[in-house]
Amino acid sequence: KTTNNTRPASQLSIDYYSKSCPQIEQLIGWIISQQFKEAPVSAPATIRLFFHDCFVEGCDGSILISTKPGSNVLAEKDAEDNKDLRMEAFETIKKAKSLVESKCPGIVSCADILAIAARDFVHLAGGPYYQVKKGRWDGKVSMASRVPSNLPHANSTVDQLINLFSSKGLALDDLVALSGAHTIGFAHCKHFLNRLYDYRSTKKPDPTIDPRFLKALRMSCPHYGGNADIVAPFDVTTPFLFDHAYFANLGANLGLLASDQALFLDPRTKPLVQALGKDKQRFFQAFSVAMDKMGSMGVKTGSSLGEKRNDCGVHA
Ligand code: HEM
Ligand SMILES: [Ca+2]
Ligand SMILES: [Ca+2]
Repeated sequence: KTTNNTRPASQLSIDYYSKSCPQIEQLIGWIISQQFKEAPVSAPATIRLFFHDCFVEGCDGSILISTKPGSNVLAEKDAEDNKDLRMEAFETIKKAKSLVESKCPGIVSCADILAIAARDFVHLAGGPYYQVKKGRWDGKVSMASRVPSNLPHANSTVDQLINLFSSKGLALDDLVALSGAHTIGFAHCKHFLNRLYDYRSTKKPDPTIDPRFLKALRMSCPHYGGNADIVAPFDVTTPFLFDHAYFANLGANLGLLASDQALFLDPRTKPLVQALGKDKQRFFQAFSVAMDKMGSMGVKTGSSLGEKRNDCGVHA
């Protein structure tokens, strides 16, 4: 094997399982298309699960670990910021793992299954198909306490987003492209309620929300006493289709979270938001590149750094 000194060689490769489990992508693909038919919300849920995995301890399946019964150390999935990850996403990975284990026992990591599942859902929802590099091992650490500082929040400023993403090796372009995942899926009212009623303690709504959109959101999400389970779509135009409408919406003041709308309001990110809003192919290209980058973050390779789990929810 040769190493390339000018560029850090990716530890991952597209054909990692070509000898040990050649049918891996078909096996997972079959589960994902079935799951997409039965429960379409699994698509946004799993794409988000992958993001939350990669940002905490790298893409290593640490998000999939369940807290040990009786333990007072909570696993990542029980952190406050992960409470609204949908169970459909965990179910999807569980089903895929179980089929993969039946054909290739002890070979494929949960982290790789999650990366492939996220890609398959992007594609099934109408988004790009890109190759997924494989070879991730599962992580040995999953601690709720590591979560808050490593994930962005609905009210994060563009400065905070840029800093967080760049601390992970992701550039401004990646931040904007990856945010385009909000072209599908939903958010609970609590994440944008302050924008509707009391923006920055002004007792007034966020002046940057389109007035009709504001009215509609207020109907779904009352200031007080609303049902905590109510959600609103990120993309009011095509909430189930993975397209570039999210970016055009931001230009029309139809961003759902403050952090979404902020990408249009900040001069550093606005030009790219506008470009992607006009050019679906460019979004798809940028998204594919950024998912590959995100998917390579903090990966563990080899048994000294990682593990191969039998059950994705339990350390090996
Ligand atoms: C840029 C900073 C980001 C912030 C502040 C953010 C924040 C959020 C919040 C608050 C929700 C709503 C959760 C809920 O109420 O259930 C959400 C959902 C979602 N996020 Fe993000 N997110 C960001 C980036 C990303 C990235 C990079 C991806 C993937 C590449 C992503 C994918 C998703 C998806 C698909 C959903 C919908 C989940 C569902 O419907 O189940 N987000 N995000
Ligand atoms: Ca992780
Ligand atoms: Ca859409």
